[in-house]
Amino acid sequence: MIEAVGLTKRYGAKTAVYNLSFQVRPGTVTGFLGPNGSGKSTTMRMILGLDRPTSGQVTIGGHPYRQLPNAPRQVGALLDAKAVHGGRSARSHLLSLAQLAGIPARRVDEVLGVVGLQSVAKKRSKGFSLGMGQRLGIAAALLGDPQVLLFDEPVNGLDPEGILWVRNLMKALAAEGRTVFVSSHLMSEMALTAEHLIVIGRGQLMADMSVKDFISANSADFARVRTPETEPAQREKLLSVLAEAGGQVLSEPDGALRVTGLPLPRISDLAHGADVRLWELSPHQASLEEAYMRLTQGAVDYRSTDDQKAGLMQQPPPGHLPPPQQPVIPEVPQQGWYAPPPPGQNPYADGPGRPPAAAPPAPGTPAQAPAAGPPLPQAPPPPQVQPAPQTPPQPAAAPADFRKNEDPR
Ligand SMILES: Nc1ncnc2c1ncn2[C@@H]1O[C@H](COP(=O)(O)OP(=O)(O)OP(=O)(O)O)[C@@H](O)[C@H]1O
Repeated sequence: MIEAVGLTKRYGAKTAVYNLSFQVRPGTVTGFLGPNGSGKSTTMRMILGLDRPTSGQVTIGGHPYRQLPNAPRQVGALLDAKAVHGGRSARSHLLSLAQLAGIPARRVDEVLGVVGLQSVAKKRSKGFSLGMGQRLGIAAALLGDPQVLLFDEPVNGLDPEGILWVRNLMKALAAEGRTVFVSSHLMSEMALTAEHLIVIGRGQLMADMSVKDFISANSADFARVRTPETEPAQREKLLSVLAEAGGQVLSEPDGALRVTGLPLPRISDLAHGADVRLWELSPHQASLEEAYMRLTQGAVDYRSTDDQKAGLMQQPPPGHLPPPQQPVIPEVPQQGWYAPPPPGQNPYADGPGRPPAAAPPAPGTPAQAPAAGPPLPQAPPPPQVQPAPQTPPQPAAAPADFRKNEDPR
C-alpha cells in the first residue's frame, strides 16, 4: 500500500503539492487524475524518493522509498519513457537496470516478451516510436516483478491495440493483488481501467472514491424527452407541466428536451396527465469525463485563449425554463462548459480567485495555500443542466507491429 500523509512540496514560491493525504490499496487499479500542472508527477516523484517532500511523508508498505530494502524489486515505475540512453538497445537498457538491481538476465527476455518488443530487442532505442518507448518503459517497471507499480501516463502514444493491452495489463496486475497507481488524462480509458480514483487540483485532494461514486457525486442524471416533431403545441404543453412540477428543462440540438429534477415515471405521468404523446423518454447518466470536468473546471491552470474568447469560461446560460411569455428554452451547452457538481462537492466553488478550502496545515507548517494561478472562473450556480453524455470509445483490437507474449508469471 502507498500512503501519503500531509504531503506538501514547494519549489521556491510555487506550491506544487499541498497537504495531500491518501492511500493507494492493493488489489485494484487506482487512477490518479488532475488537470495539467496539478501536481501528479510531483506526487509520484515523492512516492519514489526522487523529490523530497517539503513537509508530510509518503510511504510504501510503511517505509519511505529510500528506506525500502531492494526497492526495485518491490516498486516498479514508469515516469518518463524518454529517460533512456538512446544509443543502447532495448535489451541492453533493461539488462543494465537488471544488473543494478540484482535481477537475473532471463527476466529481461521475459519482460521484453510481455511488452511485445522481442523483435526489436537489439535495436537502438533512439529509433523507437513513442509507443515503443512506452512499452520499453513498462518493461522496465515490470522488471523486478514488483508488488507496487506506478505508471505516469502509460498509454501516451500507444495505438488502440496498445491501449487495450495496457488496460488489461493494469487490471491483471491488480487482480494478482498488486498495488497499481496510474495517472492519465484519457478519461474514457480511466473509466475502463480504474476502480478507484484520486483526483487532485492545484496540488490538493479533490476526491478519493470509487469511479462509480465519483460519477454519481459529480453529476446529475437526466431524462431525454421527445414529443412528435410535427406537433409543436405538444412540446409547449409538456414544457409548461414539467416546469410547474419543478423540473429544469434544456433544449437538445435535435429538439429533444433534457429534463433534470424529475424522475422518469413522474415525467411519464405528467405527460399522460397533459395528454401529450411521447416519442422518447430515456434515462441518461454522465460519463467519467463529464463528472471530472465538472469537478475540476475551477482548478484548470491552462486554457486556450480560443476558449476564453468563445466565452467558455463565462457564467453558463441559466438552466431554468424561461417565463411562459418567452417560449425560448435554453440550449444544452455543447462544449467547454460543464455544470458544477452538487453543492458542497466542489472546493473551488467558494468564489473566484481563491484557493480551494484546505485542511489545516500540518503542525509547524505555515498556513500557506498553493501559489495562485489565473483567477478562477465565477462559481457557477447549483447544477440544473447536464452536458450531453459521451460514451467511452472501445479501442478496436487492431493488428499491431509489436505483439506481446503472454506474461509467463
Ligand atoms: N522542479 C520544479 N521546479 C519548479 N516547479 C516545478 C518543478 N516541478 C514541477 N513544478 C511545478 O509544479 C506544478 C505541478 O507540476 P507537475 O508536473 O507535478 O504536474 P502534473 O499534474 O504532473 O502536470 P501534467 O499533467 O501536465 O503532467 C507545476 O506548476 C509545475 O510547473
